Amino acid sequence: MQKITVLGATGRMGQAIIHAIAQIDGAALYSALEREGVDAIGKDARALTGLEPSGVLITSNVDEALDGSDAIIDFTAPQVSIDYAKKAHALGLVHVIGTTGWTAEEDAEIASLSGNGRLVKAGNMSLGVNLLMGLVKKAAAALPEDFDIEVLEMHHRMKVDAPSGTALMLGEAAAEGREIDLASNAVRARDGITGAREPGTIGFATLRGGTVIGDHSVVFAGSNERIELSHHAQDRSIFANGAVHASLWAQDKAPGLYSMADVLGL
Ligand SMILES: NC(=O)C1=CN([C@@H]2O[C@H](COP(=O)(O)OP(=O)(O)OC[C@H]3O[C@@H](n4cnc5c(N)ncnc54)[C@H](O)[C@@H]3O)[C@@H](O)[C@H]2O)C=CC1
Ligand SMILES: O=C(O)C1=N[C@H](C(=O)O)C[C@H](O)C1
Repeated sequence: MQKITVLGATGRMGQAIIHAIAQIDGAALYSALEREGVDAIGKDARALTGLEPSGVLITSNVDEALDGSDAIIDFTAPQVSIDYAKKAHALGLVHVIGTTGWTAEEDAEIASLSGNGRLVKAGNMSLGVNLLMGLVKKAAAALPEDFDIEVLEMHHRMKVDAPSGTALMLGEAAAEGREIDLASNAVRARDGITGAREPGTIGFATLRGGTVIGDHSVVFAGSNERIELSHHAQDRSIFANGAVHASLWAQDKAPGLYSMADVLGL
């Protein structure tokens, strides 16, 4: 049985992860961490999600929570995830990172860390989106360059980062298909007199509102025809189940940084 620490245990994803752990064989909730000052500290982590109590109380005591744990599942914020990646490498733990909103420097920092941790990091842990990435890469490689590529996403009103991690992963897949560098070809926002669309760029459009869990489309817009490849998340369990499966998968892997494509064998 893998003993899992859930980081950000009262967050939208933290709660979904606690649910998923209760349903997946081989996974056990070991501890539930939150930042200091959160109201729920001291409350039963599983009872908060509407399930039977687990006896695991929400805590902000990091050393106690990690002592004896096998794995950390972490959907928090980039600087928090970097701190825990260092701990995972020092303690030889599995660390599943679903956090998004990384700067290029933060991404490079996490990739440069080393030690005995097995890190799995992905901006989207669902099977559907990870399959979609392969389709997007294939379409971008197959279509002529006069098909303009635009990535659209919509999320709930509480989301703090834009474009979404998934939109950036889909943009990266399109750039790989086109054999171009995303960073120097991305147009992440448009406003005012922008001029005509620059050929070869990959555009991003961000919508926020309501309780939308996560919608993504990649549009290939040619002259007189358009292809759209889309994914609609209907429940956070698709991300949570993916994260728990990634955690179990990583248990016997060599130290290093892995993606969901590695986990899913894509
Ligand atoms: N990779 C994927 O499949 C998915 C990724 N996400 C990403 O996961 C992240 C979290 O999303 P939500 O759960 O919606 O946000 P949220 O705001 O509901 O939850 C984040 C939680 O982390 C906690 N936290 C912050 N600092 C902490 C610390 N130092 N120690 C312990 N806990 C700490 C907060 O108190 C909060 O409860 C975002 O970056 C989001 O984009 C969300 C859904 C799927
Ligand atoms: O913040 C969210 O909610 C989500 N974040 C991820 C992202 O940034 O792509 C994944 C999912 O779409 C939900």
